[in-house]
Amino acid sequence: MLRYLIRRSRWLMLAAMTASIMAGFCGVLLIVQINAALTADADTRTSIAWTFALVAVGLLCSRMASAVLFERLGQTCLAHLRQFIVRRVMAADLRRLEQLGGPRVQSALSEHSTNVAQFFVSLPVILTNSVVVMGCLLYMAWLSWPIFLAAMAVLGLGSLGYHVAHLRAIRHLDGASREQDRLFGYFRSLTEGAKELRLHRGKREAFATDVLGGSIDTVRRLRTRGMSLFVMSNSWGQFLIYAFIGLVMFVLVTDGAGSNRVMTGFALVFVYMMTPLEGLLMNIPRANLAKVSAASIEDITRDMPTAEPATSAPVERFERLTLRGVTHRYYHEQSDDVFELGPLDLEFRPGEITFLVGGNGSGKTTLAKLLVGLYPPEAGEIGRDGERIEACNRDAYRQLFSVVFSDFHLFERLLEAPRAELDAEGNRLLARLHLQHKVRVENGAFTTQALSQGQRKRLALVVACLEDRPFVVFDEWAADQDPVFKEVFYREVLPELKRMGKAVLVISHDDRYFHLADRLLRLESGQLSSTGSLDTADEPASTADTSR
Ligand SMILES: Nc1ncnc2c1ncn2[C@@H]1O[C@H](COP(=O)(O)OP(=O)(O)OP(=O)(O)O)[C@@H](O)[C@H]1O
Repeated sequence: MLRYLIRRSRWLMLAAMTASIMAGFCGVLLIVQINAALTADADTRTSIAWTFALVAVGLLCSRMASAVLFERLGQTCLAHLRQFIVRRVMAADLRRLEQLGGPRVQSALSEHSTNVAQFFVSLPVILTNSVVVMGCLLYMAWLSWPIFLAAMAVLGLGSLGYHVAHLRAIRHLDGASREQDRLFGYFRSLTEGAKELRLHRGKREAFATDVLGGSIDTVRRLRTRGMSLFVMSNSWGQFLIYAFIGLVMFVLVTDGAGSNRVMTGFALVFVYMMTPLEGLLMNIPRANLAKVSAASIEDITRDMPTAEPATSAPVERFERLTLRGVTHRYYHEQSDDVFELGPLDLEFRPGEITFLVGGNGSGKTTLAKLLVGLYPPEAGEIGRDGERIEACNRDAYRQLFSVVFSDFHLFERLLEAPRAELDAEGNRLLARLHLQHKVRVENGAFTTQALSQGQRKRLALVVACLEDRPFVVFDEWAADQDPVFKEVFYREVLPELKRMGKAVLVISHDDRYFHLADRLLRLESGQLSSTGSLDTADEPASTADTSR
């Protein structure tokens, strides 16, 4: 993931890295100049002053350039990353998305993406400081070889301790990241379940303390453990630096020729090196957190296609839709059982109203999702006028349908582009549904969505009518309509859609209106128990399409 992002912004990255390395290089040069000035005579000090000034300006410019470029890189990467996730999620199989759940996707788009972008803010600090530390070590090597070797030994010891702590810390951070995905789901319950929580004190307290509180606490505990391990290894690193200073000052530097220059050199280098070293040790954990978040994003998007499959032009009409031996299965891990729908053999034609009835959980919505191409069939095939529907033409096939699901979503805009006729047509439909005093269509959008559930469902019906597709599916649309509107829906809207030549599939429990259907399909535990025109409604499923 990080590699992908780096590849996408390679030039910006290169420029930012060059500026960081320049800043580090100037930093080391500055310390060399200071040490030289301390031990130089008056003449050479003047020429050193010019070099010093030049290097100081270089340091200022390169530091500024590096910080600005990396900030830009961070924001660019955050935008790329969000677009990358959004595109994959949009192209993903609906079933895969349902299995993942909204909270994980939300977590990837918010916290994980921000953590990854943070990596690019930490990177210049890591790079600049690495160059400063490396430069300082080289300067030490130039001052005294044995001391340089001792520094390398200390560095090795520090890295070993850091590596051990790092492995354990990453385990904790991984756990925290998984728990955080769950936490996002609980955050959603906090607003979506607001009514239930206010009405039931016991539930509210259990949710606040055990569920939400427990999850917040787990994230806190695991993050604290992970980050503490990093901080402890930082302290270990700092301790080694002081131990090294002591070793150099009191043991390794002996009295002798040039020892003064070596001593001041080392003192300066150490003082100068402390801040970059601390910066390095502080920013490496942030980079690790970014790695954990990048792995989470990769995990979520792994099985998702990079883009929607290249697809043919949208299908606009049909004469015959067929389902042959179509099946779909849900596996429920907790109860280790499987719900199987089908095999189904069905046929749909324009201008026909089909009612789909059956008990709760009998598979009606699943059948609708299969029919409209939201789930690819696990076995069997769906065909349109003899053409088999496969991955390459499934999106084009889906454009045949307008669906109002029972858990419908209303977007802010009605359709992709506002147009004058759309507003007029929308307002005409709103008036027919007695909503003209509540809401209007202006510039291709509803003026408000703050309506009752039944009224919002009428808005969804308006959207479906405006889409003007040849096949319309209603999943328990009338369930939350008053008796007057049930009448309007079953006796006016459906016949009008039929007159317009549209195929209509109505999932319904309203047995008062079953006689208005051209055909009644009855589902029981995933199997069609009867199908046919109303007078043949009780024929066995095997006679399904011969009833035409
Ligand atoms: N997203 C899902 N993940 C796993 N199993 C599911 C999922 N959706 C539905 N199921 C299973 O499939 C069965 C059929 O569900 P479906 O929503 O198709 O029923 P339905 O007939 O539309 O029910 P209702 O009348 O209550 O809306 C359910 O009993 C459930 O076990």
